[in-house]
Amino acid sequence: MVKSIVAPSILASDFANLGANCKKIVTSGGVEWLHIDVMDGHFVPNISFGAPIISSLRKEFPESDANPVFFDCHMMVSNPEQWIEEIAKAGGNQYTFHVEATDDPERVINAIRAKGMKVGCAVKPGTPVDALLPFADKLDLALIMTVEPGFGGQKFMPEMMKKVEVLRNKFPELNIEVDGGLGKDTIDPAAEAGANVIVAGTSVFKAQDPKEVIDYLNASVTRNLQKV
Ligand SMILES: O=C(CO)[C@H](O)[C@H](O)COP(=O)(O)O
Repeated sequence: MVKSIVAPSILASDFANLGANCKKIVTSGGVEWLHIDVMDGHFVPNISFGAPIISSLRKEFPESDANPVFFDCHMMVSNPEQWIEEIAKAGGNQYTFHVEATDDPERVINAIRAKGMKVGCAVKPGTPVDALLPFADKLDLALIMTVEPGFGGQKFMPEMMKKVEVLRNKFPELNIEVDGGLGKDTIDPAAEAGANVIVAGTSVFKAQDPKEVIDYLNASVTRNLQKV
């Protein structure tokens, strides 16, 4: 059975204090994942960072730790195959590419697995969930974007929950991630639809009490998973 996972998005951190910010969230919030948004300025109209920053952040959370933090890398890039090796070497654990960025998703999936990472595939708001169905059984995670990718702090799009429902009905054991505008006000529809991996940037990193928010998000997902 899938479990509740809250993945704070480092896009909302203070990049000048990235390591310390992430340590604080991981330690106080008890999270096992960090969500790492890589943007190339071409697939999306914004540039974030790439493998060198991930590699530096990995030094704060060494793979030699008893429970190393899982680096969930969301690759908003036009050529997903180009960065697989670098992200794996930098310490990425999961590589989520966009279905819109390739004409051969299965080739990308195989290339990611060959470098030892788990595989995710994402759809933008305008892309039907049907685009994932032919190969969803080969994925570790499907990412339903709930904002247009490129920027944090946007408004959650509840109409995307139909996609989550379709996927959850067909794939009860798949990690289904939602990303964009998730927080205490928006978690319930996402959890009710069947999402179990919750990306939360602004709502966690900017909170007075990040642990309280993380616990709230986890509680909603866990409550809804128990209904299934
Ligand atoms: O993928 C993203 C933007 O493309 C971010 O992960 C996402 O928007 C999370 O930020 P917030 O929780 O602030 O909405």
